[in-house]
Formats: sequence, C-alpha cells, structure tokens
Amino acid sequence: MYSTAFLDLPPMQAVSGEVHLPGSKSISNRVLLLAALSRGTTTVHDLLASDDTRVMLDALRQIGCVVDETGGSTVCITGLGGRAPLSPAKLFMGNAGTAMRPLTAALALLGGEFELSGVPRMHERPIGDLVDALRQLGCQIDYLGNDGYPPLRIAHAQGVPALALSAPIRVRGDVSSQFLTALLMALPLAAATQAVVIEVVGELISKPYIAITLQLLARFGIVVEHQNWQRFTIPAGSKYQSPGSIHVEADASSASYFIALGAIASSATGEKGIKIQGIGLDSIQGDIRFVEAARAMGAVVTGGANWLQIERGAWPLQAIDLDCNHIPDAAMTLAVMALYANGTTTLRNIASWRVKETDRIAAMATELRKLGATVEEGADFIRITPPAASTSTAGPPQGASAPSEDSEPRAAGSVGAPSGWKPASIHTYDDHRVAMCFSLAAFNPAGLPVRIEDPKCVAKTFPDYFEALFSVTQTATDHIPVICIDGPTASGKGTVAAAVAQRLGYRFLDSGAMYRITALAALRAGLAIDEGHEARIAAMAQNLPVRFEGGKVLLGGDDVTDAIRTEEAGMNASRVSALPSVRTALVQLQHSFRRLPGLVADGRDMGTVIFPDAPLKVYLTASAACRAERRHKQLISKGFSASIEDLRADLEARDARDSTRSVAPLKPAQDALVLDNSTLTIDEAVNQVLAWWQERQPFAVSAPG
Ligand SMILES: Nc1ncnc2c1ncn2[C@@H]1O[C@H](COP(=O)(O)OP(=O)(O)OP(=O)(O)O)[C@@H](O)[C@H]1O
Ligand SMILES: Nc1ccn([C@H]2C[C@H](O)[C@@H](COP(=O)(O)O)O2)c(=O)n1
Repeated sequence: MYSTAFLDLPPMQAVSGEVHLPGSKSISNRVLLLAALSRGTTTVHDLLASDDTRVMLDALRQIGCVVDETGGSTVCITGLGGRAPLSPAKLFMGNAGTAMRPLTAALALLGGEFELSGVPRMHERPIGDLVDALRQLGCQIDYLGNDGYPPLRIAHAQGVPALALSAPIRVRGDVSSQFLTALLMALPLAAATQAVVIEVVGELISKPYIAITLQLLARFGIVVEHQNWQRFTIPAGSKYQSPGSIHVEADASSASYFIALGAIASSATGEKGIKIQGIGLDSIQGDIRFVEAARAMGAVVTGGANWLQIERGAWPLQAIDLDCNHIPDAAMTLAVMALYANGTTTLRNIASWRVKETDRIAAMATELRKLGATVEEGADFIRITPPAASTSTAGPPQGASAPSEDSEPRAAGSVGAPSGWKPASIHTYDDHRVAMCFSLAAFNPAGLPVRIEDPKCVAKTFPDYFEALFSVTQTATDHIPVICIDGPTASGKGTVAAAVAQRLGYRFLDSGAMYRITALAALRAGLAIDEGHEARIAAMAQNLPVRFEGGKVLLGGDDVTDAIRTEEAGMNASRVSALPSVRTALVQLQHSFRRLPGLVADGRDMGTVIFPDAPLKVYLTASAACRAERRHKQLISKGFSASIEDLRADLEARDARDSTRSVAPLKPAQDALVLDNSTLTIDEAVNQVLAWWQERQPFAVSAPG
C-alpha cells in the first residue's frame, strides 16, 4: 500500500495481463456478522483485508467471538450461537457503514450495554431511520452526539426489553439500504417463536445489496421471503446455523476500475485487454451490472464463472444517460469514464452519494472540474462534459499498438483535443472510491500526470489497488520519472535517495550495490579484479543471480547484505567499476528498475550515463572532512572501529579512482543541481530535493499530511 502524502501517476497508455481482486467488502462484513451470530465455527475464505473488515473483526472479538486470523485471507469465526455478548463494550467502527449499522441492530437484540462510535465522518452519516425502527420495537438507544447520527449507546444492561413484534416493523428504504440490511440480519434473533415482518417506507434504493443480504442469510439458515421488495417476512423458528465454510467473491465495485481500464486503454501488442480473476458475470453482487453500463459506453466484456475479460471497443467512449440507482458505488467509475466520451454523460438517481464516505456528488464534481470537465450537479444527479469535448474526433477503434521505449509522449488513444485537459491534484476526501476512480484520468490524451492525494485511503476496500493498477499498465519508458542522485563516497546519496523514494512512493535503485555485488561474486569465484579478468567478470555481472528482498540483498541463496557494506567491499566495487565491460554488462539491470510509478537512483553515473533523460539530477556532495566524520560515526554505530584519518584517505582514494576512470567517471551531469549538504541535516537535504522535484511538477504544492 502507498502511505505517501500523495502519489503522482505518470501518463499511462496501454493495459495487458491479469488482476486478482480482493474480496467484496459488502459480502465480507455481512458474512462476518452472520458467522458471529451463528452456532458453530465458520471458515471464511478470501475475506477482504481492509480497514472496514478490520473494525468488524475487532468488534466481534470484543463482544466475545473467537476470531482466528492466522490463515491469511482465511479467517475462522466461532459465533455466539445463543450466548450473550460480552458487555459493557465500547466499539470503534471507523468509517465502516457496513459494520456500524448491522452491529447496532444485532447488539440491540442480543442485550448488553454498548457504545458505538467512529471517525468524525461516521458521525455525520445518518443512522436515525434504523434507530427509529429499533425504538419502535422497544429498544433503548441513546444518541451521544447529534440526534440521528453516531455515536450512540445501546442501553440494554438489564437484557433485551420485551419487543413489539406483532405489528410490522417499518423502516425507510430511500436513504440507505443498509438500514434494512441491518434489520434483516438482526431480527432472526427475535424470530424464534414468531414470524417477524419488516415493511419498507418509501422506494427501496440499492435493491441489489438487499439481494446479497437475502442470499447470505439463506446460507446461514434463514430464508426470508419478500413481496416486491416492500414487505419482508422472517419465518418463525429462525435460528442461525453456520454453513461451515464460505467463500467471499471478489469485489464487483473494485472490478469496475479494471473494467473501465480495459474500456479506456488500448491493449498492449498481441494482448486482448485485461483479465479480472475472482468474479464472473454470474456474480451475486449488484455492481456486476456495471458491466452493462460499461458495454453501453463501448467496452467489450466477456466472462465466465469466475473471470471477466475486457477490451476497448467503441472509441471515443459513447456518452450515456443512466439511472444508476442499481449501481451506486460503481457509478462513480462511470463519472470518470465520461471524461473519455463523445458527449455529455448524465448519471441519475444517485442521491445516496451525498451520504457516503463524503458527499460524493460534490466531490466528484469538484475534482472532475479540476481536470477540465464541465460539470453540472443536482440533488441526485451529475452531468459531465469532457474536456474539449466539442473538438472530439474518433481515434483508432481498438488494439492500438503498445508504446515503444523511445516513443513520444502520447495518450491512451486520441480522444478530443488534449488542450482542454488540465493537470490536477485530486483531493480524495478520505474516500477510497474517489482515489481509485480518478486514477483512470492518468490515461488522458494530453499525456499529463495525475496526482492522487492521500492514496492510502484505498485501504478501506483495496489496500493494494495502485500496485494492481501498475501491474497491468504500460507506458513509454520516458514517461516514468527518474530522480538521479549522484555524488562522491559518503556524501549521503543512499540515505537521501532512499528517503526521497519513500516520500514519493517511488522505487529505489542503489546502483553502487550492483558493483559491490559483482566484486564480491568475482572474488568468491577466485577472480582477481583486474583487466585480465574483465571479460569473465563482465559475463558474471550480466547474469548476477541477485535479488533485493525486504531490505536484504541475496546473491544466489546467500544473504550478502552485510558482506557488501564493508569499506573493503566499497574499494573492490570501485576497482571493478573501472572495467568498461563490467559497466556495460550492468546497464540493463539498472534500466530494469525504471518502473511505475517512478524511480530514485543513486550512484556515480545515474544522471550522466544511465538515465540521461531524467527530469531531475542532483549532485550531492559534502566536504571530505565531513564525509569522513559521517562514515566514522556510521561504522562506530555498527560496532566497527576505524580512524577518521584512514577513512578520509580511503574515501579520497576511492573518489580519485571513480572520477578519473576512462568510462562514466564520477562528475556532475551538465544539467545537475549541486547540493553541498555539509551543513544540512538529512531532512533538510531530503526536503531540498523534494522541493526541486515539486518545481518540475504541474501541480500546486499539496497540503502537508
Ligand atoms: N545531511 C546528511 N545527508 C545525508 N547523509 C547524512 C547527513 N548527515 C549525516 N549523514 C550520514 O552519512 C552517512 C553516509 O551516508 P550514505 O551511506 O547515505 O552515503 P553514500 O553517499 O550513499 O555512501 P556510499 O557512496 O559509500 O554508498 C550515513 O550514516 C548518513 O546517515
Ligand atoms: N553508479 C555507480 C555506482 C557505484 N559505482 C562504483 C564506484 C563506487 O566507489 C563503488 C561503490 O559505490 P557505493 O555503494 O559506495 O555508492 O561502485 C559506480 O562506478 N557507478
């Protein structure tokens, strides 16, 4: 997961390959609660690991369920099965509506004293209709803040009061279907001896989510009948029974981003778009109907029992006018697809967006405008006209060729005149779906990067979303940004480069390590490091069995992390690096680190030879005295003794060799910015490099955080 303040997505072009999606949030949290209410142990396979399931699992543990999470995405829950929950308890629900609402209802019917709270946004999300329904039954629930909103207290310390079950329980269905879901999952607890009827007041929105609830209830032994989605009957004699084991389907809303990707991006050469594993056309989730909307816009979607394949079809995409009540979450993805359409797209009947993780209509309108779209918003609709839509011309229909290494910046096809698009830093409102759907804007025809602020908000449903996106996306190599940090020994290159990479979410290349490993491998093979052995050492370098894993450097099966860090290993690296064929042999390996979303590379010739097109080159230096002192401290802290004078003599000798060799000598690139950090702290040096980087970006500086 990217935990950086922001993530800059370079302009992207083609897609290919396969993604495995995480489990559905809606199914995961329903299954967890049903398992918790059941008799017996339920093994839940492919459970989504996310913020929302985390709060549910923690709450279930707190109320006395046995939760075994040792099996990765397989979790075992031993339910209460008629036992009273542990109480009193204070339960934190984060921003998970799928945990807050059903747990409130279930705990009210189980008995005990509970306080349920969440993040500030959760305290702005309505729960009044559910509480009203529970109060109708006789439950005692108090608001601890504002009426109608969490936090709240269930005051059943003396047990569940006598419930008024003879009349139908009425609940509004037009604000959130989660209120009805909550009652449907809780009321079987009160239906041991008599049937319980729920009546929906107003038009029921998001019926597909209720369909999921009914299907899952049936798996746990409760068969609910309904009349036209308005009247639901829970039969007398209802009793939760664990199905033993249950699989969670991949998340259909998460699939929408990759379906859209297949519709927007051209396929890499010889590939047929993108394949999604874990969900098929027969999914029980309502958002699978996003496929129909994507097809209407132009996507070519095929599928089987547990997979979907998507290719670009009509291009530009076709504008649509759609009632999205049946796909409220996935419809946000359509709003970004609308940027690539041949006219104005209208998404209707989406009033529920206003009360989700953020006011999604307002958020989408604001961010789409930043990209250059013309957006009209109403209480329950959004209308999007793409940037420069009036000048749109049809591009190639499908299968446009993949970018080559040296291709000019070009977009995901040609949709309209690129001039209307603007570089934007997308604010994400702590809303995972805003972050994910706006990543699709990186395929814009203007070849502009897109900044996604607070990318870790995707943790709510898809922690590794951006990793999955990068794994199926291709772009021209010259679109992938590189920051080069070169300089003499012990100037702090490695320290600064690693920190800059970490702050930007970029990959990190320690090129010196390549030479250190080569020297070590040569010596271990009995080869002296000299011109006489140059060809053999170069051949070895070309096929180095090296892996970088979790901070460790592995050569073959050996952990050489410490062995390559000694002063002697540094001097040997300097010797081996003076052999021209060895340098040539290592070029490809170094280039292979240039991958999405970007790279920070440190060494001696990053800016001059390996990445001459890098948009930022820094030559980091410090006085010899200062560098010797830093190296001395570094060695002492690792338990090695050394004299500052010897260290200074060694590093000066190494610098002299590195700067005077015939090939790729150490020197600042012509366009490098020189940073003498003799009097700077590490943070100051890192911030200076980041400030230079920011100057090269088309976005305004992001707020710290
Ligand atoms: N202002 C500073 N900037 C960077 N590093 C600093 C600074 N002050 C102290 N140091 C320390 O200097 C030491 C040497 O840094 P580092 O190993 O990153 O240098 P390097 O240039 O990568 O060295 P080498 O060329 O040998 O790989 C580290 O212990 C680092 O913490
Ligand atoms: N791009 C590079 C990186 C390193 N070297 C050589 C010269 C150095 O003395 C030696 C060890 O590098 P360090 O790990 O100390 O950064 O490797 C080079 O020639 N080119």
